[in-house]
Amino acid sequence: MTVLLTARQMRDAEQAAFASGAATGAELMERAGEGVVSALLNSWGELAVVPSRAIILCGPGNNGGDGFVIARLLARRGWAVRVFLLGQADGLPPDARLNHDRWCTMGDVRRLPFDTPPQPEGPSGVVVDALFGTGLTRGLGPEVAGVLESLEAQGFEGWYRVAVDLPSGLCADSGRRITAEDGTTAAFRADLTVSFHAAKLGHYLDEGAEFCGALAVADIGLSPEATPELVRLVQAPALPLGKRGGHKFDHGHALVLSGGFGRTGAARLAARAALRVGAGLVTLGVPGAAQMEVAAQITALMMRRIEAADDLAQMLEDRRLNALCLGPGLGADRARELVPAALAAGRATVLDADALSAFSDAPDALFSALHPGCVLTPHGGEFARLFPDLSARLSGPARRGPAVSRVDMVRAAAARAGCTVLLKGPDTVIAAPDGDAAVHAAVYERATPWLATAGAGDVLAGLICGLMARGVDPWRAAQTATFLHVEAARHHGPGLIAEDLPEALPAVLRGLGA
Ligand SMILES: NC(=O)C1=CN([C@@H]2O[C@H](COP(=O)(O)OP(=O)(O)OC[C@H]3O[C@@H](n4cnc5c(N)ncnc54)[C@H](O)[C@@H]3O)[C@@H](O)[C@H]2O)[C@@H](O)CC1
Ligand SMILES: [K+]
Repeated sequence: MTVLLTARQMRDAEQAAFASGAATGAELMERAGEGVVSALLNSWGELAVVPSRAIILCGPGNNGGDGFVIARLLARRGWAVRVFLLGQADGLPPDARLNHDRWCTMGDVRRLPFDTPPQPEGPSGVVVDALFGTGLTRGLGPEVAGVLESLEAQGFEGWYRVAVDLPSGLCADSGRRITAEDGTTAAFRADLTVSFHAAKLGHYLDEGAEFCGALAVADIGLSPEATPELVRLVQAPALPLGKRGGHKFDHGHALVLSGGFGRTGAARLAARAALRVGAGLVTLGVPGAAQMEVAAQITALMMRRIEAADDLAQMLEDRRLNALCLGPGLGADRARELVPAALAAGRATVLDADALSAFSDAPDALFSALHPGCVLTPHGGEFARLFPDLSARLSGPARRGPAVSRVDMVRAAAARAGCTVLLKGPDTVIAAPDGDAAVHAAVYERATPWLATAGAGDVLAGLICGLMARGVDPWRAAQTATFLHVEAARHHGPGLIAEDLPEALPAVLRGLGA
C-alpha cells in the first residue's frame, strides 16, 4: 500500500531511525542527495552522459543540507556547480553545516538574495531548489520570492528545474502555497520534484502536482511506518472485481432515483454505470411524467414509477433492493421528498448533487438521518453548502505551514456526517467516519483533463452504487469507483463525454483481470 505522509509523520520516521540506531542524520542526508542526483540523471538521460551545469539554492535548514550534498555529488561528476545560501552558515543545523563545510573544500558559497542573479552560462543545466522542504512554516517573503522571480527573468531556457523534497513555498501537508505576510504566494515551479522515503500529501493535494512537475520518491532506507492515521494513495481497486458465479440477484439490485421529464439523463448515466460495474439488476425510479422519456432510452435497465416518499418506502419493502443512488438530476423538491425515505430504509446509499444541495439550509437534519452505509459525493460547491465552516478553512489564504488540508476537512466532514464522504476533484479525497482517509489524484501520469465533462460525476455516483449493490462496503466502494472512473477516462482519452465512461468499463475491467 502506498501511503502519503505529513511533515510530522516524516519527522517521526526519521526520529525512529535515529532512536533505533538504523541511521544517522548525516547518512540520511547523504542518501537524500544521492536520490536527487540519480532521479535527475534518470529523468534526463543526456545529463548522465555529458557533465552539465547546476545552480543550487540552499536554504537555512536540512533541505539546504541536501542541496550541499547534491552540489558535491554533481561536482564530482565533473559538473560546473554554483551554490547559493540563504542565511548564514553558522545558523545551519549540524548535518547541513557538515555538508556545507564539505562543499566548501570543493567550491565557494555565494549569498542569497543575489547581488547579481546568475546567468545560464550554457545551453542546458539544472536549477536545484533546496531552499525549504518539510520545515516550511511561513510563506516565502519578498527576499526569497525575489530570488525566484529573478531566476525566472533570466529565462534558463533548456534548463531543468528540480525541487528537493518539495517546491519551496508549497506546504507538505496540504499542497497549498503558504501566503507570506505581504500577501504574496510565491513557490518554486519545478519540472521534477524528488522526495524521500514516501510521497507527502502536498505532492498530490491541491496545487501540489502543478508545482512539483513530475514526482520521484527516493528510498533513503527508512522503515515503512504503520500508524493508523496514514493516508493511503489509491492506485488500484480496493478489492478483486471479478464476478463470482450465481444468479443476477446474487450481485445485488441497485435503485437509482430519477428526476422529472427532461431531467432523466443524469440518473440514466448513473444507472448504466451501476449495471456496467456489475450490479445484477438496476432499476430507475421515475416519476410518471418522465416514464415515456426513460422507457424510450433504456433496455437492460428497468424502470418503476416512484412519485412520492410512500412509493419509495413501499418499493423498499423488497429487501433485494440493496443499494440506492439519489441526486443526479433529481431536483431539489424531489430530493427533499425522497431522501428521508431512502435513508430511513437503512440501505447502502449514495447521495450526490441535488440530494446534497437540497439540504444546504438544514445540513444537520441530513446528518442526523445519515447512517454508516451512506456515501456523500460532493464536488467543491456542494461540500461548501453542507460544510460551510470546513470549506471556508480551505478557501482562505494559508498563512502558516503546515496548513489545513483537504484531507483534514474531509475527515472532519465524515466524522460530522457519520458516513463516508468523497470530495471530488482532480485530487479526490475520501474519508470514513472512523478517520480512515485516502486520496486518489488524477495527476502526473494519471492526469485525465477530459474527465472534466458534464455527467462524469453522475457516473461516479452510479459506480459507487453498483459496487455497493455487489456487497462492497462504502469505504472500499468509494475508492474503487474513483479508480475505475479515472481508468475509464484514461482508456477512452481525448473527446471523452460522460456516456463513454460506462462503455469503457468492460475493457478496463478486463485489463484488471476481472
Ligand atoms: N526528515 C527526514 O527524514 C529527512 C529530511 N531531509 C531534508 O530535511 C528537510 C527538512 O529539514 P528542516 O526541518 O530543517 O526544514 P527546512 O529545511 O525545510 O526549513 C527549515 C528552516 O527554514 C526556516 N523557514 C521556514 N519557512 C521559512 C520561510 N518562509 N522563510 C524563511 N525561513 C523559513 C525555518 O525557521 C528553519 O530554519 C526535508 O525537506 C528534507 O529535504 C533529508 O535530509 C533526509 C531525511
Ligand atoms: K525545496
